[in-house]
Formats: sequence, C-alpha cells, structure tokens
Amino acid sequence: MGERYDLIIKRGTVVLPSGAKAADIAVKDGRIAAIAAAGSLDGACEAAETIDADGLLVMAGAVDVHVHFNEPKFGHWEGFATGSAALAAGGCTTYADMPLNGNPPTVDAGALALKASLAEGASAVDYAFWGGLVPGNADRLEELAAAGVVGFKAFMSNPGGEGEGRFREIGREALREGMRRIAAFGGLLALHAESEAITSRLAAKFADEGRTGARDFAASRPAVAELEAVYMALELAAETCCRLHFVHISTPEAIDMITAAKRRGIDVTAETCPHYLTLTEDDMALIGPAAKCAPPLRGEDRLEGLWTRLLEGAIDLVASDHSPCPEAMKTAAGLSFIDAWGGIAGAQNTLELMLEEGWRKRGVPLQLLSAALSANPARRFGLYPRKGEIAEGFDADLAIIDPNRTYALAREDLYHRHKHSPYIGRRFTCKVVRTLCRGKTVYAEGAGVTSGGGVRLTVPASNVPAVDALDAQAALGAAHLSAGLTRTPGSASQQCRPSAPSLPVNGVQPS
Ligand SMILES: NC(=O)N[C@H]1NC(=O)NC1=O
Ligand SMILES: [Zn+2]
Ligand SMILES: [Zn+2]
Repeated sequence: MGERYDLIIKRGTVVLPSGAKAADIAVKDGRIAAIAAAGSLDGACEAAETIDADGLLVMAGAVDVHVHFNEPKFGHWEGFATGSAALAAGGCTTYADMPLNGNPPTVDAGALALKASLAEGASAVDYAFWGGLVPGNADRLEELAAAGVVGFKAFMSNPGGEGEGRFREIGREALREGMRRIAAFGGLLALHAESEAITSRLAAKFADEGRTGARDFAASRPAVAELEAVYMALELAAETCCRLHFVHISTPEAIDMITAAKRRGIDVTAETCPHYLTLTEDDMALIGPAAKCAPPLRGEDRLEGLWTRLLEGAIDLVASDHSPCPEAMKTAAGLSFIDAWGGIAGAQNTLELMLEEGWRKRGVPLQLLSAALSANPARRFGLYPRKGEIAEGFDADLAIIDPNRTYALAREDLYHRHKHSPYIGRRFTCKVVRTLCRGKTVYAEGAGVTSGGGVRLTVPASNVPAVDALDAQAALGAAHLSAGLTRTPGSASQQCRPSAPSLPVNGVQPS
C-alpha cells in the first residue's frame, strides 16, 4: 500500500486549467495531495473515504466574490447560515460578502469585527469580507485593509437599502480621493457603476408621470448610465493608478471600454452575473420583481454580446450578486415594480446556469467557465494559490456535478432564506450533487447542507496580485475564438504613474 489519504475521489472528469481529464484526486489534511490518472490511486493507496465520481464532472468550487449577506441587523433579509447554505448547494466553496445592506455597513474596522463575529461558526463554506468606501470614511480604509478585506466597494449611484447610517453612494471628488488613498497602499476598489445623475433624474421624471412598471424601471436605468459611470471611473483610475474592479457589468459596450482600458495599461477587471447572461428585459417583465436588479436586465443582443466577450476572455469573472430581501418586498399586494426591492437571489444557481447556458448551449469550454467562476476571482482578490483551482497543494474545494441530470428548479430546492428566485421552474440538464470545502462534504444531494465549518480568509494588506495572472483566461478565450485579449505582461503595474489631478480634491492638495 502506498500513501494514506483522507479521501480519494476516483474516476471523475476533472476540470483542470488545461482542460477536462479523467483523473483521481487524493485529499489529505483538507488539501489536494495528488492528481493522478483515472483508476491509478484506487487500490494503490489507502483512504478513509472514497467517492466514486465515474460519469461526473469535478470542478474547482466556485469563488463567489459578490454576495450580500445582510447581518448585522438585516439577517432577516439574508444571513450567513442560509446564504452560505445556498452557495454550498450550488457548488460554491468560498465567497466574499459585500459591505452592505447590513447595518452598520462594513465601513470601518469595528463594523468589520462585528460582521466577522456574526459569521463565525455560521458559514457552511469559507469566506472573506469586502470593506466599503463611502462619503466620509477615507480615513478608515487602511484599518480595513489591515484587517484583511479583499478590497473596497463603492456605489456611484444610490444603493437603496434601509436604516439610519446605511451605505451611501459617493460623488466624483470623494471617489477620486478614495482611489488615491486606496492606490497609496496597493488596495483595490470595486465599483457599482451607474450614473446617479442619469438614474435619479429619470426615476424622478417617471415617478411624476406615474410610470411604475418593469419597462419603466429598465428605461430609468439605461445602458448609457452604466457607460458614463464606467468611462468616468476609468479616467479616475488612470489618474490615480487605483486598481479597479467593475461589479455586475450588464452591457458588452462597457466590457469593450474596460478591455480598451486594459490595453492602455489600466489595472482593471470586469465581472458580470449569471442573470445578465441568462435573462432579458422581456424575462424581467414576464417574471416580475424576482427578476428586478440594478443595473437592469438588457435585451437579447446585449446578452449574447456578453457571452461573446466571455468567450474572448474579456470578462474576467462571474459572480452572483445575491441580494435578496423578505418576500413581501418583492410580492406584497399593491407593490409596484418600481417600489419592489432591486436584487436577485441567485446564490445557489451560478454554476449550474453557467454550465447550462455556457457549456451546454454555447459550447463554452469547461476550463474557461472554471477560470471565470473560480481561478480568476481567487487570483484577483488575493485568495490564490490556496483557492480557485484543482491543483496539488490547493484546498480541496470541489463541486461534483452530474452532467446527465434533468430537473426543474423548485422553491423547495432553494436554501437561501427567502425562496423568491427568477429561476424557479427553469429546467437544467446538470446538477451539483456534492460540494466539498477543504475536503469535507458540505453539501450532498439527499443529505443536504452541513453548516458551520467555513473559516474566514483574510487578505494581506500589501497583497497586489498582478492583473497579468488573469491572462490565463484570455489565452483560453483566444484559443477558442482566435479573437482574444492581448495584454503585455506586467504592463498594468509598470505603466501606471499617478498624474496630478486636474482639480483639487475636496480641498486636499494633490501630493
Ligand atoms: N443594495 C443592493 O444590494 N443593491 C444590489 N441589488 C442589485 O440588483 N444591484 C445592486 O447593486
Ligand atoms: Zn451593485
Ligand atoms: Zn451587489
């Protein structure tokens, strides 16, 4: 007998960075100890447990860097236990929690400590936290970085939400100052990019006119609101050299602006969400408030345009933006579409949606999907090389998928706190059947979710992962479509030198 392992997963179709391959995976002390030819470990080694994955896909657990678990105070919207259970059931093994809509929002070290205390012992899978950049907390950014946040999140438009002291959007000058501060310690800023000027003016106009339907909501947040905000933020990033990440991009035009900025050497990445890749404005009108989000769902052309950009490697990562609320805030009698909560509860469905719509329907290679769902988010936010890939030495964070299973998503399948979802009734031809976090089964079909074992991940404040690391995905995209993104290795960090701002920043003289 050879090596003694804790677990062997045998004969699975394993999605490696180089492609899918029949292989055995051995796990010891929570990490991937060996990857070997299918059938070669079984019998040759001892293991406390064996999982037969014959006929099943084995992928790296998804790394969902965009979820809103709303403790403290708004745990009745979504909490760590239920939110993470949904992620586990969907094949996600690591997440990063956004600094809103809990109260207090995560805008200083004290609020972060409170968040962390509430998550401890409650989360089914591993997790990290975002800090917030809001008007007035520029002096708190470094303490948040020192406490290990993955980055900072700011809103360019009104984030909504409830409660005194809730998270607020940031104007141009305070955003610029925040970027200067974040750049100074090598941090990263994530932006919700919609123009407040455009969206608030249209919202007020439509309110006056009594326009409260789904189409009115979409029209009040047009694509140009995203494009203007992305353009402005890219200009500020060029000026301040702040590393930038755009969350939930909804238009291929914005992706193209971001791609052009990458070519100019700006250290920027783009995220989209499964809903922009699987649902349209028509679906939103049909489904109702369960499909309401901001930016809103777009037309078929833009949806397909996003898939093309994903294939080209121009979309760095996919995350859920799980932002749920109590049922009544979506469906109360007499509630108009405009007044319903904007946020889609999608935590559980990311991986299956991407497999269904990407791999199955559009032929997107599994390794490209895996890069967008796992490796790239892990790399960008400092969780790599521990998370994000099936490779020796990495945490044994795995999603096991039955690629020959047809089912329709039912309310009862959902683990998140409130069971509204735009995907209820949707048919899938694949299903996550088991999820392992650090080698422990956290979800198994039939048995359900085992809660509580997730640990907190902190990212060193000085962590500056190069954007070049993301070129792996671009290369895959290029190979697939021969239209990939080219980025000069090292270009981002080498080219950016902060230039003097053209205007004084909030009375602070540029140094
Ligand atoms: N406040 C909040 O979570 N907003 C999120 N919901 C949504 O649909 N987009 C968002 O930014
Ligand atoms: Zn947002
Ligand atoms: Zn969000």
